[in-house]
Amino acid sequence: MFTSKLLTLVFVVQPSKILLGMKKRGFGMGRWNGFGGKVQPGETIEEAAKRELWEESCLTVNTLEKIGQIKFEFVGSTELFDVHVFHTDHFIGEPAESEEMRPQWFELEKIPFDGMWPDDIYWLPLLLKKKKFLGYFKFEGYDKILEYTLEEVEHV
Ligand SMILES: Nc1nc(NC2CC2)cc(N2CCN(C3COC3)CC2)n1
Repeated sequence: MFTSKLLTLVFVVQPSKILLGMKKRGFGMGRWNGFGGKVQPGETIEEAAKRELWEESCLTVNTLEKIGQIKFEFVGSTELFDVHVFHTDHFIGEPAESEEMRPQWFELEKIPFDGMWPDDIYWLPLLLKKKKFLGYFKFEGYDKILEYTLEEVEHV
């Protein structure tokens, strides 16, 4: 019997660069990633994604585009991560460091995949092409992918 943990992940993408954050504490510390976190009771997933983006980077966005959903299983755990991935190409404000994240722009040709979660190199290229996707990754520990599925879809 698996339980699901609802999580959000937002990537801000400009024509030649993507905004990533260095996670300063907690789960994923030391890895570059998009911005996100948990969904609180009473908020929609999109509202949670906007809130976490603001809390972690100080950026405000009007609309977010649902671009993907990824489920993560960890050997030995019955808790699945259910990560809802969003894309945006507009924002209001300037990226600023928070307690959680140190934001930095990266040229699209220089995304630091070796400093990110190992799954990212599989699906981030789809996001950059604005292709919608559904993914599933089974991890052993936090560095080894045992199996995965990834498909492009019309609707997430
Ligand atoms: N890019 C990427 N890969 C992941 N891979 C699985 C870990 C193996 C997980 C993941 N997130 C799940 C954790 N979430 C933290 C922020 O609050 C919790 C960020 C998004 N993001």
